[in-house]
Amino acid sequence: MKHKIEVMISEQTIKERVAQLGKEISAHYQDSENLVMVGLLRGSFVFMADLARVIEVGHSVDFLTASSYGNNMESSRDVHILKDLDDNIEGKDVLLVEDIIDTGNTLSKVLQILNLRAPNSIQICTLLDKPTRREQHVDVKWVGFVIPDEFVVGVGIDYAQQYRHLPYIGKVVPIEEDPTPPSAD
Ligand SMILES: O=P(O)(O)OC[C@H]1O[C@H](OP(=O)(O)OP(=O)(O)O)[C@H](O)[C@@H]1O
Ligand code: HPA
Repeated sequence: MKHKIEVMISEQTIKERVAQLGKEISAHYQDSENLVMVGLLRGSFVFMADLARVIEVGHSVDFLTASSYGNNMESSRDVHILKDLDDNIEGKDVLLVEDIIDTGNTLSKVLQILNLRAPNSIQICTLLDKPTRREQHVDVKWVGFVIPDEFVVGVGIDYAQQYRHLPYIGKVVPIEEDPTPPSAD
């Protein structure tokens, strides 16, 4: 599909919001001695790195890969764990870090799996939330930005594995192909 990217949330706005989230999360976990940030790959890698650097409470980091979209714009609803955590989370305070919550299928499956491992607590922080698309309810403690139902990219989020490097959130806008063939004269 031919498309262009339009800026939806600027780099500066994201930076300021991440700093606020860092303060709120640090206050929440100020007494925790076993905080682990768990990033869902691949999308969360940029937000995870930004957030980890503004959380003032000591913590470890771990990553899990669960994929449902593949290279498509539609969720397959068939969420697979492709790479599990490296460490045990029993008794730990888990902060699950997501780039975007859309249908909620990915996180609800991941939560089901992680809750079976007896963590002390699990909370979710997502950079973006598209609540109008929700199919599965998930309790989200911290949301960077609530966005409308648009397909977005940037800050780790992809379209067909592209655009993850963009420092802003952009919206994917289809470009109409011209149906008229070029004239012969
Ligand atoms: O709420 P949902 O409808 O489940 O959608 C959200 C998930 O979709 C994206 O992952 P994707 O499967 O595209 O993999 P990625 O992280 O590698 O981009 C995104 O990173 C979230 O994990
Ligand atoms: O808007 C989106 N963009 C990219 N990946 C996604 N996965 C769920 N929603 C989105």
